[in-house]
This record gives sequence, C-alpha cells and structure tokens, in this order.
Amino acid sequence: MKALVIAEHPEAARELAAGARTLADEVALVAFGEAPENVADAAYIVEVPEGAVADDAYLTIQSVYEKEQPAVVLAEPTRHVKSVLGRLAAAAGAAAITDVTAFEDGGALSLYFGGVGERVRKATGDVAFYTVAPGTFADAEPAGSAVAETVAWIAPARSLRLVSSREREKGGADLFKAEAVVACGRGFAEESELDLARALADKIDGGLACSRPLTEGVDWMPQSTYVGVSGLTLTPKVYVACGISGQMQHMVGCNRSGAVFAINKDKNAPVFKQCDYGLVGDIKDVLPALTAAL
Ligand SMILES: Cc1cc2nc3c(=O)[nH]c(=O)nc-3n(C[C@H](O)[C@H](O)[C@H](O)COP(=O)(O)OP(=O)(O)OC[C@H]3O[C@@H](n4cnc5c(N)ncnc54)[C@H](O)[C@@H]3O)c2cc1C
Repeated sequence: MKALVIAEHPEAARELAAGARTLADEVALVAFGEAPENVADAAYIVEVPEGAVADDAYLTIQSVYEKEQPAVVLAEPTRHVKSVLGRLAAAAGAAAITDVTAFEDGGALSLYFGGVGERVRKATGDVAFYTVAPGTFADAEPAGSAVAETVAWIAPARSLRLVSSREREKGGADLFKAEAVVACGRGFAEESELDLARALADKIDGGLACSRPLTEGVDWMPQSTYVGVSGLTLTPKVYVACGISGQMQHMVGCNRSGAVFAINKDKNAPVFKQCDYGLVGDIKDVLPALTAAL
C-alpha cells in the first residue's frame, strides 16, 4: 500500500512521512518550496509561481496523485493544504476526514463539533484522505532515500488572483518551531498591552500567538497566528495562555503541548480545568513580574 503526504512546512513533512510509514509500505511526499531529505521513497517539490496562490496547486498535486496512485493521503492542516486536499478528495469522489489525532484499527480518531467531541471515522472510498494534527506521529521515525524533483506547475483554468498582501507581524519565533508559545486572549483590553506578552515571548525565545477574537474581532494580531480548531494546532513544550478563557475551540489547538500554563484573573475560568499550571491574577501584574523573574 502507498501513502501520499502533502505538507507545507518541512517539520510537518518529516512527521507525516514518518507516520505514513506506519500505515503504508511506500511513502511519496509532496512539499512546498523545500522537502526534507531521507523521509520518503519519492519526493516532489511544488514551486508556487510569483503572483499565484498555493491553493491553486491542486492540479499540480493531482498530477503527482495520479502518478503515485496512493491508497491513503495524509495532509498537514494548513489553510492552503486543506484547500488542496478537499479538491483532491472531491475529484476522487471521496470526503476528507479532518482533524485526525490518532489512527486506530481501521479508522481515524478525529475531532468534531468544533473540537467539542472526538469520534472514530472510517474512509468510505477506495482512497482515504486525512488532515492530521501535529504531534499525531511525534514518535514515528522517517525513512527513505528519495531525491526530490520539482513538479511542473499546472495552473487551473480559473486561478485565484492575489489582489493585495500585508506584511506579517515581525519578530518572535516561528510558531511551528517554537519550543515556547505565549498566547494572548481577550483579557488584553488594549492593543498596547500586547507588549507585555511580547516581552515575555522575547525573554523565553518564544512565539506570539492569540485566540481568534484578537484577529477577527479587533485585528490586533495576524490571522496566521490564532490557535484553535479553525486556526493553528501547536505542540510546543510550553504554551502560556494569557487572558484566554479556555473555550474548547481554542484549547484543541494547544492542549497537546508539553505543558499548558494559564494566567487568568477569574479563578473559575474553564482554562484552569485544562492547564497543567494555573495562576489566578491580572495579566498586567503577572506578565511583567514573570518576565522580570525569568
Ligand atoms: C465554529 C467556531 C470556531 C471557533 N474557532 C476558534 C479558534 O480556532 N480559535 C479560538 O481561539 N477561538 C475560536 N472560536 C471562538 C471561541 O469559541 C471563543 O469565543 C474564543 O476562543 C474566546 O477567546 P478568549 O478566550 O480570548 O476570550 P474570552 O472568552 O472573552 O476570555 C477572556 C478571558 O480573559 C480573562 N481576563 C479578562 N481580563 C483579564 C486580565 N486583566 N488578566 C487576566 N485575565 C483576564 C477573562 O476572565 C476571560 O476568561 C470559535 C468559535 C466557533 C463558534
């Protein structure tokens, strides 16, 4: 049996290729921009042309899919890759199973109702399509000796057009690589207070993330940094949730971190039932004190 892995980030490519090896005899990898070495039996690189959007890579990746004929497809759950996977699955007449956190006998454990529940789902078609949460295959070892080749870009008849772009917030670590992440929630009453979290993140060499309301409500942080069922799933060693209430839609994106540390002024906030360490206090007092103490 063959598995095809589609990933945007090299760390995810490595982990999914390692996991694919536990499910299939042969592993093919499609990566964007760069592919890690020695993780698959065949490796393909997709270069997104200037002005094009990665979501439009579906025909390019479909050409690899048709060549490799996989029985299972594992995809990194980024916005671009999810969009590609959905189209691949639709073209194959199948449905993608999303937010998978484990593979069990004959099925995949996946989140549903915005992360409120988990259930085992089985693929119904000949080919199984999954988006897989980071950390699912953390213990698997990759293997393979493929030399990556670049696939020719196939533009769809109706391509997406990039009409504008905005520079992402600078500074801080890459959230997928960071060993520590400081996440800000609606407990921050003003945008300027985010500097308190930035100072802590800088001190511990961590990344700065947030809950959804800080991106879609007030636009204080880039959309690419919100954590949760409809945002990022992160698995750093330490996740510091500051002024975040602990709604399930947020926590499913961080609850497989090594340790979750919560700071909230409400001792009854749900986050305290889901964290490893909790501190009841005002972020305006706690964050400067914590940063100074470290
Ligand atoms: C379909 C769906 C998908 C969603 N997807 C996501 C998702 O992917 N990610 C996500 O984050 N959300 C998501 N949400 C929204 C989610 O349900 C919550 O509304 C959101 O996570 C709450 O963000 P918050 O914890 O920052 O804010 P709140 O729930 O308002 O919590 C703010 C917390 O800050 C505390 N606080 C206030 N002031 C201070 C202070 N000075 N010091 C310390 N603590 C303080 C309060 O006690 C409170 O607990 C989704 C919702 C839906 C319906």
